[in-house]
Amino acid sequence: MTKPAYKRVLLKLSGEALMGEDAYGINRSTIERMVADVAEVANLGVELAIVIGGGNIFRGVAPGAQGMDRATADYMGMLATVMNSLALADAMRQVGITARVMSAIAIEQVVEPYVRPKALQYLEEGKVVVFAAGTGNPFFTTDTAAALRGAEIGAEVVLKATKVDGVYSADPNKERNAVRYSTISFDEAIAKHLQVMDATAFALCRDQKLPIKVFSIVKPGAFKRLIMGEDEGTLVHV
Ligand SMILES: Nc1ncnc2c1ncn2[C@@H]1O[C@H](COP(=O)(O)OP(=O)(O)OP(=O)(O)O)[C@@H](O)[C@H]1O
Ligand SMILES: O=c1ccn([C@@H]2O[C@H](COP(=O)(O)O)[C@@H](O)[C@H]2O)c(=O)[nH]1
Repeated sequence: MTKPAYKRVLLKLSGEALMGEDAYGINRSTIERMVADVAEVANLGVELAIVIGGGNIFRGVAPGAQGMDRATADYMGMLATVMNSLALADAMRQVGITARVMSAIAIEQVVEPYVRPKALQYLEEGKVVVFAAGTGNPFFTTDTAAALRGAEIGAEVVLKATKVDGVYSADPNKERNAVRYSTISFDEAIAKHLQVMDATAFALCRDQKLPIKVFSIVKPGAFKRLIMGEDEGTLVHV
């Protein structure tokens, strides 16, 4: 049997994709399907760390957040990612995958704090580590948290699993004629202001020479194919 192309990866899961067809929140069959994809890869022996976004929950509270101080709203967004992380870890537990949630914000009664050596230990033990609460700082995103944690744990690649199947010349949900790149450099993605990931995340990965692959979490089997080195999504490179 062919071996996985990677030993340790950082998977950025879209919070918005967790809604499925719902208006907000966590759609049960969607999270179960995502976790089945994750379990398939974890069972290959790939060391897997995950950062999950918060758009599915934060979107639901957004009307109430109108006019709020930006930093306060951002802390609410980070707490939304803690809820998603707990739901994800529990869904993994239900299919026999051991996961540990580590939070960048101290809420010790709920999840353990992020401590880098402990995270590395869990990965070496074959546990899936879910990094919650983003970077712990307002004015950032979970894309940047994925780049940051990916660099910290020595991941070989950041895999951005989202609702589209790669990086396009424009937002494919708005521009019908957008063309998908199979590869693109960080500098070109930043210069062209491609919004699939924020520029801070792109710049951090570029500086750390940490490649990113953007792929569809909606497409069945795409995550495993990518891990096996098959052609999936868009590679963003130095
Ligand atoms: N050039 C582009 N190529 C591909 N997608 C793009 C581009 N520009 C904008 N997008 C949009 O970016 C979205 C993915 O990024 P976004 O940060 O919004 O979501 P996410 O990270 O999947 O969700 P969350 O923030 O909840 O984790 C895509 O669904 C797509 O509509
Ligand atoms: O490091 C971070 C990460 C996230 N936030 C806030 O949380 C929401 C949800 O994250 P998404 O990446 O958009 O899914 C984000 O909009 C920020 O408000 C943060 O402040 N710092």
